[in-house]
Amino acid sequence: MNTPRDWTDFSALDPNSNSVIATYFEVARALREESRPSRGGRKPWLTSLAANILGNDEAHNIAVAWLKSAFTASDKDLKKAQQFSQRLCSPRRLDKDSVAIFVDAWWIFSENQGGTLVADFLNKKRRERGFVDDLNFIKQIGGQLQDSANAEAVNGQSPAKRSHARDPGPETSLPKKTKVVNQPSKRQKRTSGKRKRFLQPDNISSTGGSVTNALVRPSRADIKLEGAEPGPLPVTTNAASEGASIQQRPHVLSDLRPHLPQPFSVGPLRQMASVLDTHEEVPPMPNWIMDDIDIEQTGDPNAASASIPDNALPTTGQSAPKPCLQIKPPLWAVSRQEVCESFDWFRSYQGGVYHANGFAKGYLLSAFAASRDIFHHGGQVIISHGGGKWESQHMTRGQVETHLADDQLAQDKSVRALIANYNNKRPLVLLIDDKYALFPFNLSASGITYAVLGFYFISGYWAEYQKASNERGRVVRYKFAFQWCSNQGIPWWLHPNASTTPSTHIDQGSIILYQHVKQERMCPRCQTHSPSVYTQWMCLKPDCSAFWINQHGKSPAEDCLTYDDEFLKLAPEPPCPYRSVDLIPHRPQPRPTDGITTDYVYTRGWRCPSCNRLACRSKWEQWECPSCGWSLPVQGRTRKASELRGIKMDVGFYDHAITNGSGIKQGPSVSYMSNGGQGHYQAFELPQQRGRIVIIHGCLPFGNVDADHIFEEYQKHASSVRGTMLTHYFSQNAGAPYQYVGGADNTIPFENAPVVSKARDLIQARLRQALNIQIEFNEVLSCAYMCKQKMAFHSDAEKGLGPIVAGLSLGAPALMHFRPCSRFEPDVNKRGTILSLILRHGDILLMDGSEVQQFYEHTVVPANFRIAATARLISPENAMDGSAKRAIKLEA
Ligand SMILES: O=C(O)CCC(=O)C(=O)O
Repeated sequence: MNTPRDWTDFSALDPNSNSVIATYFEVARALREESRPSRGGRKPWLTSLAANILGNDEAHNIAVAWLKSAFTASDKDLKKAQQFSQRLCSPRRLDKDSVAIFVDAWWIFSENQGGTLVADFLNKKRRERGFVDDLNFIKQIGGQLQDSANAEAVNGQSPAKRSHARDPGPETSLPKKTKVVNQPSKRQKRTSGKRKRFLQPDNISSTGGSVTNALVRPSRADIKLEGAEPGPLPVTTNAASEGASIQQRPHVLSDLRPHLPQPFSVGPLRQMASVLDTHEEVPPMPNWIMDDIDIEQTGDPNAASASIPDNALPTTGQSAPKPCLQIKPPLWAVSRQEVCESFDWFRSYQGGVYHANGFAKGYLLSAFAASRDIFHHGGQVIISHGGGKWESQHMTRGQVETHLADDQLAQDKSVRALIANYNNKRPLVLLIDDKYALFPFNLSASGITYAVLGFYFISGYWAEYQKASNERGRVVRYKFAFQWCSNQGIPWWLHPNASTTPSTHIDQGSIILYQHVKQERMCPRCQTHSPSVYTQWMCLKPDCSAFWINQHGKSPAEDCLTYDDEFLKLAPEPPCPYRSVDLIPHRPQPRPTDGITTDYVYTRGWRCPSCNRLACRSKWEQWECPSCGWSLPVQGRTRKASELRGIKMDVGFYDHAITNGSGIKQGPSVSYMSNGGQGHYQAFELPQQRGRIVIIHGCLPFGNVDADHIFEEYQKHASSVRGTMLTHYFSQNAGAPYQYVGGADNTIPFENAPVVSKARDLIQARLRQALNIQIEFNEVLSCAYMCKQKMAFHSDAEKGLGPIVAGLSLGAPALMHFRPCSRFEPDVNKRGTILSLILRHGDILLMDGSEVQQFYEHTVVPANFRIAATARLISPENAMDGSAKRAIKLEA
């Protein structure tokens, strides 16, 4: 086989070879050539890549990435290829995305190489996976390369229909906004050196008879830049060399747009996906799909709507099972905690609407779809109720209470925020969970619980009555119509890679006409306007006496309302200030120059760059994806107590404040001796002999040396001693199981945590020295608070806890407040703080007496990075009783 000097020249390869891998060897050799010093300096990674490809069966995926970059000539693809190459050269294993690239590249490759090689390869793969029948890929691939008239023979469809899907044909048949590239773009003109060569027509030539086409795919960036009229691509002008039969056609946007599904015609990419379906390793969407969404202005909303049944209905009961997603959404998660800790657009642990500063930022579509909620135009128009006030059950003092559904009001926080978005034309982010019945794919089958759809603006809102099981039999619900912000390109779930299931085709021609102003009518009774949402107009203002009354003077029957077609058309869009990239969580610098990785941002989760999962930062030492194991080490320095302990507390007292009328008796400041020096303590007696709170200050001048060491050691060993993360808050339990942290499963023995033992020893020594209390604690909960984290009010009233709880404070100072428990003072306004203390580095806080926990609760608010080790004596029955739960809340 000849070695092509220019590895974009695939025509020089042996077209009869039945081993496609050989092609990659050629690519690899060319890559090696590229890495020669004479070509602009030795690139070691390229050299080792070449070596890898030659010696590693899997490595040809990388070559494919290069192939892709050659054909798209886009900087982005080039960068991807480099990234993947670098990854391969590192000891990490090849990730799944490379497989997806492989698929994608095959598609491109097939368009250039004709059918034989691709068909052989695909069928070989099929046979390896147990298929007995070979598919006629050649025909399909050939079909793609034919013009639309010839294509009819391939799948029996009318040329007109096919051409709509694959090749828009002459200019007149293109949707208005479609742009056509026929000139080298500014970007192309600017490109020099190796990249430039990819674009040169001379590189595409044909010497072998089986080469049926040679196309250079313009980059997506070029498509965006260029607005030229259709015409022959310059690259094709010289392509028909040496007698090869090369067909030329203008490149139009739809070529780069994902293939639209056709009932009986499946492009090679889809074929490939279905072939791979049979294999466990379903290729995920390449990572750059998110980037594609950013840059790809299809200008053709038809493309977006074609793959999903219009106005998909909930799949309940007998309905057909939903197809599985073949891709990973650009942002997805398994738990709500992951979403809230990683995704700034939705940080609501409970409600369905996340709002901040009076505006909704995120909206979760979940179960409880109200009547007439819809997912229309493939999800580009979604109508949903405003959330909140459904029938719910609450636990109040041990009793389950059912709260009946109630009317939503325009003043309700969530509704008000959504209306503010509408009035200010401010987009928000829609998310779905696996209980949202209207999404046409089965999320849970892919292990996905939450997925981010993207930015939407609110194109309308109104109120209506909804059936409910309350005494009136109905409630007022605010409904919101959300419309996809089209600057994001095609919604990801409409990408043809998303599903292997061809689905209903919707009328593509009409969508452009959908841009229209929503009709409204004035209510003769209240003189305000309501949109014409349904075929029968009604006043949709709940304050009006004519609310929800039709022209017959009646409330419409629940099931006989039909949306007005006009209303469902896409509304004119306000400008969207966000791009898809704004959805991606910011990742803090893993190696900050000052070495400080204890700031709040380091508590946030991340989006795994490999599989797009939103994941918590559950490990001290790194962000790690629980799905694919991808990790990003956090390389900070150990912080010294000296840099934190001096932080001033902005409060009006030096060490403590007792609220007037609390009944607390303050004891004198008493000194005590320890090996390192002298310390002092102060006790606060609670009223009615409910116990005492004592603060034992660290010893000066040298007594805090122990605490200094422990603080540093905690940080050094955090990765090895940490247990399972509870929230975005590093905590770990040692010794006896503590139900609050999940019992035995999340507890490690003291032997495995020497630093925790040291903390326990120091606490015990101080109790002995200062208060003459001899105690051997059998449990220590260690918590690391990053900057801005705090522990909300709670009490340590778990069954089996001994009466003495003592905690060592390390690092930054913290404020600790005590207040009466709700049980004794249900009115939260009367439950003010009775005692506040400043806990400083080396201090030990003792809560002495079980009633301290029964009658009071406490909160801790550190001023910056702080570690606390709280020691308890837990009886064995507590270890056995898995039901006990402490009502503790960790907050940031
Ligand atoms: O951070 C602290 O010092 C207190 C921790 C605490 O309240 C607890 O573990 O229950």
